Amino acid sequence: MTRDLQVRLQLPRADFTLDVDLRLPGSGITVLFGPSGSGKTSILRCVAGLEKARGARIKVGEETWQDDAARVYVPTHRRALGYVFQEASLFAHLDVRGNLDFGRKRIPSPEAARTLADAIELLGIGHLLGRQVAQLSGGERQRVAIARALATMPRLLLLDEPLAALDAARRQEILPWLEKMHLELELPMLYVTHSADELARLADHVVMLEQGSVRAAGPVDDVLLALDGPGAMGEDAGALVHGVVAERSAQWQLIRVDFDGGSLWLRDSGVDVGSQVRLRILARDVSLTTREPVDTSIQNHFPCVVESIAVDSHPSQVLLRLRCGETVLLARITRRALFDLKLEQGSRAWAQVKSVALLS
Ligand SMILES: Nc1ncnc2c1ncn2[C@@H]1O[C@H](COP(=O)(O)OP(=O)(O)OP(=O)(O)O)[C@@H](O)[C@H]1O
Repeated sequence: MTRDLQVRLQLPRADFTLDVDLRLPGSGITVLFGPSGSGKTSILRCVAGLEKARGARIKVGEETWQDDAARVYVPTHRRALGYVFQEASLFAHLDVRGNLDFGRKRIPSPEAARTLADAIELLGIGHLLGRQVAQLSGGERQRVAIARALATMPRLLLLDEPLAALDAARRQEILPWLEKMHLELELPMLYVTHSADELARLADHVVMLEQGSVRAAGPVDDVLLALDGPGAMGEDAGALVHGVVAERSAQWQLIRVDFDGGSLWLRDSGVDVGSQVRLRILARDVSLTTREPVDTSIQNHFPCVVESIAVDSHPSQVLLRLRCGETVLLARITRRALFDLKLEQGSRAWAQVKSVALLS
């Protein structure tokens, strides 16, 4: 039995025809990423049946929601999906519990009650049930909207820039809830964003869109490292590194993360020694030297091999793929530095890492 999602559709838009043919994993988060107007929301709307694409085949596991060749079209209200919008669309005249009950299946069942209780627990909104919507912060409102979507027992959750209407502090507050949901639910999610940070933190799988076409699609690590892909990430091009917290230095308030290929010291945020973590290292924060650096304030450095070199979005710069053990990093340097250091494919060098973000 397949659990995959299949999304094949064509839809004329003002400036182009959206044309995608995707097979996506039936669990985890698939991020639809791309510039404004590239067709991300249109895909969600077609999957939800809010717009009718042509030549479409939309399947969630064994369930067919649309198959034009077989003349199948399941209307929106019969598609088992949850839809979370940029602005939480809660009913202002109901309290939180009223909003949660509204979204539920009409026929009460023990399973539906359990699902609602689980959603309340998962999103940490138990203490908010008696509150009026006007008394909620933007982040709380969005958590209620997500719980309401989960309470309908969807087969697929669609999230359209759920954090975009929140300020940076609120976004940081709600991200851990999304990460928890990601960890604890089997439910597949299609998540639209243009935030590279959300992509790095949440995506298992990425679809990069440009003008209605798929520019790249695949597991997040691969898509971020494909040198013809990072162009779309612009200043946010970078790699994800998987490692383990190996040591804590109380004296310097640092932790050491070991990964296959080296180790990095970073700010101690209280993560336990032994924890598996993901780090994000932006290409612009990686520089190269041909000899082991000494007397530098950049203490994180390790040997690497230049695996490939690609032109970057600006002709003065290049993007390099660096192999450090089993780990791959990206570095953005000037073309002149590449020339001066005589770096080419296969060159041995030292990667210096100026800044690292700990994701989880
Ligand atoms: N009903 C419509 N008919 C024709 N064109 C449309 C319609 N709705 C949106 N468009 C156009 O289709 C293109 C894709 O829009 P869409 O909202 O899917 O993009 P998006 O990637 O989600 O953008 P954003 O990140 O800004 O939300 C845009 O150029 C938009 O102007």
